Amino acid sequence: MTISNQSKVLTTDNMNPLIKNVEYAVRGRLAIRAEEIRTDIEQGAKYPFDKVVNCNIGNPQQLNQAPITFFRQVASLCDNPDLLKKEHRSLVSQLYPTDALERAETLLHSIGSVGAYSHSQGVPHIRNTVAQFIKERDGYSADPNHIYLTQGASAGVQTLLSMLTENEHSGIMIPIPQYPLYSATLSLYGATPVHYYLDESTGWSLDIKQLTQVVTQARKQGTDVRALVIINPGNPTGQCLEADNLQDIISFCYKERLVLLADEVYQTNIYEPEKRPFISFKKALMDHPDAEVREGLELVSFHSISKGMIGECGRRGGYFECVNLDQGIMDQIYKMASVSLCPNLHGQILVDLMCNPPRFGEPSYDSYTAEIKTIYDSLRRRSKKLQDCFNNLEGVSCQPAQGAMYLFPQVTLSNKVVQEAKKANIAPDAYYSHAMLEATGVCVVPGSGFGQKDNTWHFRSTFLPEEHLFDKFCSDLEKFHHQFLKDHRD
Ligand SMILES: Cc1ncc(COP(=O)(O)O)c(CN[C@@H]2CONC2=O)c1O
Repeated sequence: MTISNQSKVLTTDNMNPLIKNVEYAVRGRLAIRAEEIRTDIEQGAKYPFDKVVNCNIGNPQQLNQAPITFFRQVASLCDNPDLLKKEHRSLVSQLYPTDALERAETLLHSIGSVGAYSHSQGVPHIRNTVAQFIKERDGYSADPNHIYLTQGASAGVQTLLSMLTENEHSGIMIPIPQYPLYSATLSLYGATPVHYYLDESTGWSLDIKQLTQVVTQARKQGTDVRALVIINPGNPTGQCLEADNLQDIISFCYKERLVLLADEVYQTNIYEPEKRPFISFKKALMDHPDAEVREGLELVSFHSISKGMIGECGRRGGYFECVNLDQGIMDQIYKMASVSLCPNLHGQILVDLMCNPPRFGEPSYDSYTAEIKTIYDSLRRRSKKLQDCFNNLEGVSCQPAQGAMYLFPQVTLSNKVVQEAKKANIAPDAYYSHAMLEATGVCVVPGSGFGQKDNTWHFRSTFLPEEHLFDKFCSDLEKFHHQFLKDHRD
């Protein structure tokens, strides 16, 4: 018998069943179909549009957002240290500002080579930078030994969810709608997601009374609820929590003996700073009036280089800060970080730059702040433009994006759509999103991929397409929606 006729050793019948349960809609069926169309177009196939627009993922540089010049200057010098040699200085200093040269030298002095493994928690110098950033942001110190640099925030989140999962009864409270890293990871570990619902009618606000009802009910049903996940600003919903909400959540977690996981990767994507400034859970905890809570609540906060105005998603950088965790747990986290040896150095360097950008008076300060402001102002305009576009569509209502990079409009779909979707064995909002992709090339994510209240349908779109293309982007969506409703009237 030739090898090719033998049955496979590994098949989907005998693989890890937990992996089969994992779903991640941000790069699910719709995104896969979008890639097929992109390949088709590259090979000359004709579609009613000339390119695919990926609005399914918060990946700014995929949609031509420029990287921050100073960050790339330092990163390129760290990658090619020969450029720092004295014999090249007269030529190189014509291309690189002195503060970029100095920052690269400082980083390489602490890193050695970007090709070498670093400390498993991340380069100590960079963790000191993160601690200083946290102190300047919150007004409270941070311990570099309680900070872990990670392969994006995703890796940090998965580490903590893994630590929290003792068995299938281990319950983690996650928001609905939620960013599916959480539901996917809990499926992978076999833990129990405990859903709490954000209220769309009040701008996706979070109701403490509901949290209490949810945790009480889950525990009655035998779930060992042990953590609460908060995404602030929210993904896909974009809401920003107010100060008293943060305090209530902290008191709730302490009272209900829950570890608080604060996903704060969009902390600089704040579009109504005068109304809803970003307040970290670290600051809120340190501001809490009760010392017992301040010293007792176990908090882990996550940040990333993928968001903000930086968008360095592909370099895979981020960190998490642990507060009040048991020393034995800290030792276990360190052990697991060691198993993965270390986070990549390109991501670590970007964390240093994100947390310690050029300061006032330094040569790159003006250009850096101008680049950041240009990106910020454009994101703010685009979020409003797209929200207005959605709200002008028949049967669509869209809350504003107070933060993050997404809008999550609710779309009213006819019974005909519901029936057609059932025939296609997909959710009605997935049916709508597929039709949008095939008609316009715009790839969004169905609301069913994030969770939503029963009998409501949504989709999530980023507002990342380049601003000069926005008028056409919005008019294409309007045309599609009008025709879709016409074709699917009851
Ligand atoms: C709330 C939230 N947490 C963590 C992450 C992970 O980020 P990194 O691992 O890149 O640091 C993302 C990424 N946002 C995904 C990716 O793009 N669109 C999304 O919804 C996110 O939205």
